[in-house]
Amino acid sequence: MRIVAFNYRDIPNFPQSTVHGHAGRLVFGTLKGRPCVCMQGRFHLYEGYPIQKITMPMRIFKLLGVETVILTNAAGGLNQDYKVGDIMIIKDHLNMPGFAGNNPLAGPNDERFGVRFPCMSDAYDRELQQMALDVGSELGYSDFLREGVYCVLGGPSFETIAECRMLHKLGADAVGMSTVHEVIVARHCGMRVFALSLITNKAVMNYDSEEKANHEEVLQTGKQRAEQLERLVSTIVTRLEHNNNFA
Ligand SMILES: O=P(O)(O)O[C@H]1O[C@H](CO)[C@@H](O)[C@H]1O
Ligand code: HPA
Repeated sequence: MRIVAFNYRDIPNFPQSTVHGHAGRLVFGTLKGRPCVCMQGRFHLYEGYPIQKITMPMRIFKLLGVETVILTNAAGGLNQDYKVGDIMIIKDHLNMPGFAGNNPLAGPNDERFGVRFPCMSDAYDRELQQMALDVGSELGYSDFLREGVYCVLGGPSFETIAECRMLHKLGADAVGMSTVHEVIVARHCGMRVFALSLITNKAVMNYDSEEKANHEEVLQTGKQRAEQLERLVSTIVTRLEHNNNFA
């Protein structure tokens, strides 16, 4: 298998990864014979980037001919049934920065990519969600595979207890600081989207709790589930080829 990788710093105008755990490379290769481009590290509002810069890779992927985008993230579990290590198929999102006007599509619309007012009620492809459930069940992952709503915040501070309680009441199952901006731009230009959250920690919802969200726990849980996540995603990619809808 041949792989070609570029450091973000060698790509003109590409943002740089500043987060521990995000390597900062764009890797081209094949996954089970299927041509893919992977980002080893993505970008976040809290790194100080304008939201258009965070999402620029999505438009590059569109121009490269990519048709399906698979996003993964680490997230805190708000749903009380969730356990650390669960994998949540994202079925919908709450875009908190968007409520405050921080949407990657704000500003003049570039008609070459999409329409001024894109629909988001179909942001997460339902066929791919079902396929992930089927694949997860075949792989024996059903006990830790969930479906839920992801809420994005600006970060970098983790949430207060009151914020976690509010987000849960609003219908969020998991909370994080990424993904949604990319989803919006990917959907705007017509790519189909599938996204997963790894529940790396439980959001603290109780004033008696001694637990504290921290990035070390996030990285640790990521390492523990890495192999299973890899198998899930690569099997889904293989099925895309078999379905042949979006080859
Ligand atoms: O970058 P992702 O996978 O979303 O990771 C999550 O974990 C980090 C915090 O520990 C934040 O970057 C948050 O968004
Ligand atoms: N909150 C926000 N972002 C996160 C969390 C969290 O608890 N865990 C991983 N990313």
